[in-house]
Amino acid sequence: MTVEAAVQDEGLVIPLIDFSKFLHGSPAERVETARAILRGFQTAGFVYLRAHTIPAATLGAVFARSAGFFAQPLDAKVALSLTDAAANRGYLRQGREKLVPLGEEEGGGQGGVQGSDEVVELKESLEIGREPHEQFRNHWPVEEAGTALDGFRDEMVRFFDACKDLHVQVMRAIAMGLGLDETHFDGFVDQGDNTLRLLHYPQVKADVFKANVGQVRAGEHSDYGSITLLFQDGRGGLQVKSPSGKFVDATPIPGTIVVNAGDLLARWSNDTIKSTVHRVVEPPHDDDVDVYPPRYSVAYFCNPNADSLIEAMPGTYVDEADKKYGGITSGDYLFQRLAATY
Ligand SMILES: O=C(O)CCC(=O)C(=O)O
Ligand SMILES: [Fe+2]
Repeated sequence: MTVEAAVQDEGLVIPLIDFSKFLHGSPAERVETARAILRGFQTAGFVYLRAHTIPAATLGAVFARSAGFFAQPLDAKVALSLTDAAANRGYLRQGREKLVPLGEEEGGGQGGVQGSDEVVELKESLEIGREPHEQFRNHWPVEEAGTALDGFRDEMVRFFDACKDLHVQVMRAIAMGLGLDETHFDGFVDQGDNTLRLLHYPQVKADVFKANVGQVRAGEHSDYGSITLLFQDGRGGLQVKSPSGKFVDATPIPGTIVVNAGDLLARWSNDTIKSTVHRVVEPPHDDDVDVYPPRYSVAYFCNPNADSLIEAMPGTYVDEADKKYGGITSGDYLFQRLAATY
C-alpha cells in the first residue's frame, strides 16, 4: 500500500491515513491500514487520520463553544481553576503550568515550557475529565441561556464519549498492526480515564516573539498517556521534532485529526513506539504582520484505565530480559507525571 505523507521534512515522515479503510474496509485493507498506523507511531510517533468518526459539525460546535468559554471575563474562568493535580480538571490561566528547567524533568511536562525559567506560555486551557466519576467533579461554566455556553456541558460530554470510542478504535488498529487479536487492548481502555483539553492561544503582537528569544505559544514537550487526538484550527504553529533535531511544521489539513503517541504508550510498547516532542510556535506569517490572530485547538489525551497494569505488550519483546520497564498502573504513572506539572 502506498501511504501518502502529511508531513515530510528533515527525515520526519508523518503518514496521512484514511481511517475508514480500517473501520469499514475489506479484511486486507483493514490489516494494511492498521500496519500503516502502527508504522507511523513507530517511526514518527505521529499520524494524521482522515475519514475518521468525529463529524465536522460536532467539531464546529465544540470549537464555537470553546471560543465562548474563553471569551468570558478572566474572573469567571479563574473561579473554575484547576486546584488538584490528581483530579486534573479545571481552568489553567497563562503561565499556570510549571516552567521546567531543561534536564531536570524528562519530557518537560505536558505543555510545560522546557529550557527556560523566564518565558511564559501564551495559552490558557480548560481540562475536562470523565463524567460521571466516583471521586472527581468537572469545573463547568455557568450556562446562561441564549449564549455560546448554553448546552456547553452536554456538548462536551458527548464529544468526550465520541473521542473515547475513537481511542478504542485506534488501539484496535495498533493491536491488529502488531498481529494481536484486534480487541486485545479493549479491556485496557474501556473506562475512558481520559482528559479533554480546550486550548486558546490568544491574539498576540508579533513583537512579543521578536523581543523574547525562545518565546513560544506552548513549550516543547511530549504527552503522557497512550495517544492524543489533536484537533487544530487552520492557523498553524504546531511543530514536531524531527530525527535531525529540527522542529518541522505539522501543517493543519482540514478534516484530519493529528494523532500522536504518548510516553505511556511508548513504555507499554517497550519503546518500539515513539512519543515525539512537539510544541506550538508563532504561526507561519509574512514579515510585515503586526498581530497574530488567536489560535484554538482541542487536545483529547487518552489513557489506559487508571487501574490497568501496564507492562511490555506482546510482540514487543522476545524474553523477559528484553523488557525495559517494570509494570506500573496507568493511574500511578499519570499521577507522577501530573504532580510534577502543576
Ligand atoms: O495546541 C496544539 O496544537 C498542541 C497542544 C499540545 O500539544 C498539548 O496540549 O499537549
Ligand atoms: Fe502535546
